[in-house]
Amino acid sequence: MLECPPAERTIHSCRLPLFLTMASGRSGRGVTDSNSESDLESLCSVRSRDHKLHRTCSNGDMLDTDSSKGKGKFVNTGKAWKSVDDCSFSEVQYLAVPVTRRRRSRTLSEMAEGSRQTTGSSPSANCDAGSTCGLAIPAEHERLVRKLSNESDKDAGYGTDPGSPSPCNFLNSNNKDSKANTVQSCGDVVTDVQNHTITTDLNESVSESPLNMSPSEIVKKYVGTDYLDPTTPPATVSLERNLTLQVDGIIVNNDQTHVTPEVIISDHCGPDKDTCQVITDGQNWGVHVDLNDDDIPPDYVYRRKSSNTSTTSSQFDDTEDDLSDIELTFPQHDEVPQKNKVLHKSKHAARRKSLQQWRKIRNMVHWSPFLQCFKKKYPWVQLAGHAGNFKAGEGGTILKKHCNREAKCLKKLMGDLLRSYVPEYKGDVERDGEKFMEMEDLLGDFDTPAVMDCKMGVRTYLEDELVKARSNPKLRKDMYQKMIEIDPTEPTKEENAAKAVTKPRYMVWRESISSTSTLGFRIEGIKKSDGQSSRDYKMTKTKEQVAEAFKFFTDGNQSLQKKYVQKLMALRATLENSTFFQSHEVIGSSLLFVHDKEGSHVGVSLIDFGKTMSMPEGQKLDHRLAWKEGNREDGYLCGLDNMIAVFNTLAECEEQNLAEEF
Ligand SMILES: O=P(O)(O)O[C@H]1[C@H](O)[C@@H](OP(=O)(O)O)[C@H](OP(=O)(O)O)[C@@H](OP(=O)(O)O)[C@H]1O
Ligand SMILES: Nc1ncnc2c1ncn2[C@@H]1O[C@H](COP(=O)(O)OP(=O)(O)O)[C@@H](O)[C@H]1O
Repeated sequence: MLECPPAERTIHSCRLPLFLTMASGRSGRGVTDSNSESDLESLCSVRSRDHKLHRTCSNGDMLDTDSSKGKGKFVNTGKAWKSVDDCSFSEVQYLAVPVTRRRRSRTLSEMAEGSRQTTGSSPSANCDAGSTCGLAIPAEHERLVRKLSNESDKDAGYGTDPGSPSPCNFLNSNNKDSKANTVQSCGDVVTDVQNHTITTDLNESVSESPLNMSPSEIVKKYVGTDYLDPTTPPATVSLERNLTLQVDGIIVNNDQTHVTPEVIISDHCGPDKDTCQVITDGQNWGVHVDLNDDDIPPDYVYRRKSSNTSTTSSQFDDTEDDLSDIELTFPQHDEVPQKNKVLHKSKHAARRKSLQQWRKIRNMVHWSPFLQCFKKKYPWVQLAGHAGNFKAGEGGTILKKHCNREAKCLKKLMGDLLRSYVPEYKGDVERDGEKFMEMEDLLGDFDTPAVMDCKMGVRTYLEDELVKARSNPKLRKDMYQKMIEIDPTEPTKEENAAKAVTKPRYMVWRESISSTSTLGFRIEGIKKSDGQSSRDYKMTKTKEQVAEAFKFFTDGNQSLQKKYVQKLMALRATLENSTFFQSHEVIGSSLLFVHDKEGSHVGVSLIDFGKTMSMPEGQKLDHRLAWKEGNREDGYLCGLDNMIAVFNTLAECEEQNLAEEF
């Protein structure tokens, strides 16, 4: 018998039925990394400036960091940059790059030429000899100056040579070869060859990158897509070559363990600040430009003035010539949407113009969490998974990067009872030399859809992965980083020392902090019709927390909740009778929930079969039995049972609450 709370109470207090509880391996807790944060803390005093956390080091250098993104790595001396730790997972905001046309009075080479004759000016007073700050103009300074003085009007002015060492390498303060590296700053022009510094003025232009590519071109070329979702760890994005990109804090690379970016793109800055930082090692260079306090906020988005929909940058036409009807607004933030404040047009008219080029990057790196734009006026939502995995198809289809295992499953599913519960598979296609699976866009039939992704099963890694990790343990720095961002006390001493964890270790821990290990499913992300969205469900663990999230997703709409219960029950019956399901271990697969604004049109589909493995001939899985290594059980149906129970209870509670209101 269910007990529901009175109308004014929330679902938190609603008593839910007993749930199946499934155990999963736990790992021990370790001590915090004593090397990084604490040392940093002792080195630096914290002071606040403009809503961001800025730290001041004992020598006066400012370590600029964004508290929400973990540790800061670079010290901004005001004239230079250096690392206080290492560059892995550096805060991108220090190294960014949108530089576009600028007014020029003198070329940099002219300035540099002048300065070359200047002596006496010392590198940053804050820097010890031998450290990388202060900067070294190496023997290649000629080349640097050549690069910097390029007068091209193109939308460029940024980048590194992907084949060359990372800009981070030379930022490492422990680097004994620091003199061979270069970090430059802008401001009033001061070029000091003897002391290896150049300073220049923003207006004095920095122009073309060695690659002559804009950030969007770089991403397009190396990530193979014209968008990147900075909120998604794109660990398996397949780059054309072994280049590492860092986009707004997210590392994109082929090699999972290599995290030092070679190209850094940030939306934390704009091209129109009074000062900027040019960073180069003589071979690679980038530019950092910070926004002024009274500037357009770093998280602005562009909106069409006329739009009365929840248009975001993702839906925005990317052409260069149509800024006239654009206004700058603050975006809505996750869960707690801010009212859009439209910035005063005249005040920002000039700025808008100067941001014209920058907008390209912004569109690329600063979509609100999930919205991406395949095409003009074609908003699409990717709630989870790997960034760069999807492209727009034609005629209501989407293209997902080809994966043999998944394609095989989709093929089989087209002939299975489950067919109507999976996106229609249209076969494989090639785009720009890359293979994709073309499938139905499950959002295609919905107007302003609300979408939720729930990852099913009690386990999120394949038994195979476990075996491989045992025989050949691969340390993952990215996963360590994701772990400490959630719980800095979780890694063991050894993991802290290695600053890395194995994948199964990370996956098991993720299961344990979310509802996966106890309820057999977890919420990955939600985006509602009104634009509110969140992926902040990593710690959503209890049935009450899950129910609260379901309530948020359904806007407390009881009839919608009931529809979902019906859908899920029908799906369960189909799964239980599906030959495909009986004969496959289904790991990491999600249920995609979609409904329209009114809650009248509802869909639940299975997606992501990248880790779905067929059982040996004749063997079947139960999907409710507890997992023991070797039995390959996935707990999928336990998860579904629990999910139905939560939805059902939620609907019952809403009903009771409604009844009490009358
Ligand atoms: O959700 P977070 O905590 O970021 O962890 C992710 C997800 O578990 C991914 O699963 P999914 O793709 O189902 O979202 C998984 O990809 P796999 O499915 O390839 O295991 C990633 O592994 P790596 O891709 O190895 O990083 C892992 O880093
Ligand atoms: N067929 C589809 N139709 C609409 N959206 C989809 C479809 N497939 C995936 N998505 C979206 O993409 C996200 C990631 O999908 P998934 O297949 O899990 O990718 P990955 O294999 O990279 O983990 C989902 O959360 C969902 O938002």
